[in-house]
Amino acid sequence: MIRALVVYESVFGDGRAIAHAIAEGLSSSISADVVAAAEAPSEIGPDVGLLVVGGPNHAFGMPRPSTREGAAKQYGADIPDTGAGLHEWLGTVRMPADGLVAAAFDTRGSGHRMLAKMDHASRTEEKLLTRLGARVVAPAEHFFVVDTKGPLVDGEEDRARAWGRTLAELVASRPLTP
Ligand SMILES: Cc1cc2nc3c(=O)[nH]c(=O)nc-3n(C[C@H](O)[C@H](O)[C@H](O)COP(=O)(O)O)c2cc1C
Repeated sequence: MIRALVVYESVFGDGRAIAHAIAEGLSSSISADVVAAAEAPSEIGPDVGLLVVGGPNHAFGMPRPSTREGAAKQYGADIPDTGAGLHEWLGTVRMPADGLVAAAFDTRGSGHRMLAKMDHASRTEEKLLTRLGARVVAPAEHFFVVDTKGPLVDGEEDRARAWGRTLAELVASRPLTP
């Protein structure tokens, strides 16, 4: 039985809520675990068949130390280590030798829906996944927050659950090896 792993970065908790909702959706068909990138394992075990990663858009891209510091200074975010997040994890994690399939998501402000048409954080997440040898099997999904510190726009957790169910069906219907 394959397992799914959802690895997220979240400064204000919205991405964490989305990651858990995705895992709930995945759990309709496969067992799914959720972990913050700063605490994620340095090696993905062979039992993981699907890796889902996601985090916030910061300055049109994935969070980096300078934007995390900005979030702490400007918005009072509590970030224990501004050098540890999804980008850093995807830069060092070791993948199973026979690869795995993956999907990416991000969270972003809802003020500029047009911006959602330009892939930012999730685009980089997909590039890093591909560089690691993972096969991205679904288009990235974007989830919206009302303001910088949240909350999520109404209905986004339901949409994340539905996306999780769709991903689970997708991996169940096709071979998992890249
Ligand atoms: C430093 C910083 C830069 C941000 N830049 C962007 C941006 O370029 N585009 C955008 O849509 N949202 C931007 N946001 C809003 C974040 O996307 C939002 O805070 C995040 O999605 C909330 O998720 P979280 O609660 O999981 O951290 C920015 C937020 C911060 C703190």
